[in-house]
Amino acid sequence: MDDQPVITTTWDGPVATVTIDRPAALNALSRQVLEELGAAFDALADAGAGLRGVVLVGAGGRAFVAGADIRELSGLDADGAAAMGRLGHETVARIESLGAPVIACVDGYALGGGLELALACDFIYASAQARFGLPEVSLGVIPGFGGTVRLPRAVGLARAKELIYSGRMVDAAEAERIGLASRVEPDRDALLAAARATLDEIGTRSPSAVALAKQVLVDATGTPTERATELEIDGFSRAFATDDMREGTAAFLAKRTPEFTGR
Ligand SMILES: CCCCCCCCCCCCC[C@H](O)CC(=O)SCCNC(=O)CCNC(=O)[C@H](O)C(C)(C)COP(=O)(O)OP(=O)(O)OC[C@H]1O[C@@H](n2cnc3c(N)ncnc32)[C@H](O)[C@@H]1OP(=O)(O)O
Repeated sequence: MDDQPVITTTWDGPVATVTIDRPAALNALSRQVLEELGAAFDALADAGAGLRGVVLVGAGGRAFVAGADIRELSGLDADGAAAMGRLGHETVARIESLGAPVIACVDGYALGGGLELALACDFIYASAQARFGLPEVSLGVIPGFGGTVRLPRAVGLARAKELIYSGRMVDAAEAERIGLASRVEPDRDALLAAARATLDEIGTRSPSAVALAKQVLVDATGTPTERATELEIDGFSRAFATDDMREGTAAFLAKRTPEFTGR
C-alpha cells in the first residue's frame, strides 16, 4: 500500500475531477486504487444535485490506467481472483449508480482493467495519444472487470471477440471509428476542455431527468426488450413526479429558460 493517496478529487464549480495518481505504475489498479476509487464515488454520491458531472482521468500523461496491478494479480489464487473481481465490480457499480454523468478522459494507455473502468463510465473521450486494449489473454487470464459485458455493448459482439481474443491495442482513431471512444481531441488539454464543455451543456438540463435517464440506460441495456420497456416506463413516469418536470414544461410554455433544482 502506498502511504500517499492514489485517488484525488478536485472540484471546479459543479464538476468534480477524479484523478488516479500512480503514474510510476501507469496508474495500475491496485487494491488501494480500487478502495479509494470506491470511497471517492461514495463521497460524490452524497453531493446530490450539487454535482453535475465527473471527469475521470489518469495522472502522468502516459496512461489513463494500464490495467490491474500485475504484481498484485500474480499473487492471487482462484479465490483471491474472485474477491478481486468482486472488488472491481463493486467499484464500477458506484460509478454506474452515480446520478451525474461520468466521462472517462483517456490520455495514453487504457488497458485491461483500465479499459474496463473507462467502459463503466458514461462515455469515453480520448486524446490522440490514447491506446485501448484488453490484453488479458497475454497473461493467461480473461477480462475480470466487466470487459466481456460492456465491450460487446460498445463495439458489437464480433469486434469485442476479436479484441479480447487477440489482446491487440487500438489507437484513438480506430477507437472512435468502432464506437469505443465518443470523441478524440488532439491533446490532453483539449480533451479535458471538451469533457468540461459537454458536462457544462448537460449541466443546463434537469439533473433529476439526467439521473433517471442514466439509471434506465444502465439497468435496461442488455436486458430483454419487455423488461427494458418496463424499466423505461417506470423511469418516464417517475419524471412526472418531479419539480423539474413542472418547471421544464412551464418554462417552455412561458418562453423562458428553466431553473432546474434536480428535485
Ligand atoms: C483481492 C486482491 C485485490 C487486488 C486488486 C488488483 C486490482 C483489481 C482490478 C480489477 C480486476 C481487473 C481485471 C482485469 O481485466 C485484468 C487486467 O487488467 S490484467 C493487466 C492488463 N494490462 C496489461 O497487461 C498492460 C501491462 N503493461 C504493459 O503492457 C506496458 O507497461 C505498456 C502499458 C505497454 C507500457 O510499456 P512501456 O512504455 O514499455 O512501460 P513499462 O512496461 O516499462 O511500464 C512502466 C512502469 O509501469 C509498470 N506497469 C505498467 N503496467 C502495469 C500493470 N498493469 N501493473 C503493474 N505495473 C505496471 C511497469 O512495471 C513499469 O514499472 P517499473 O518497471 O518502472 O517499476
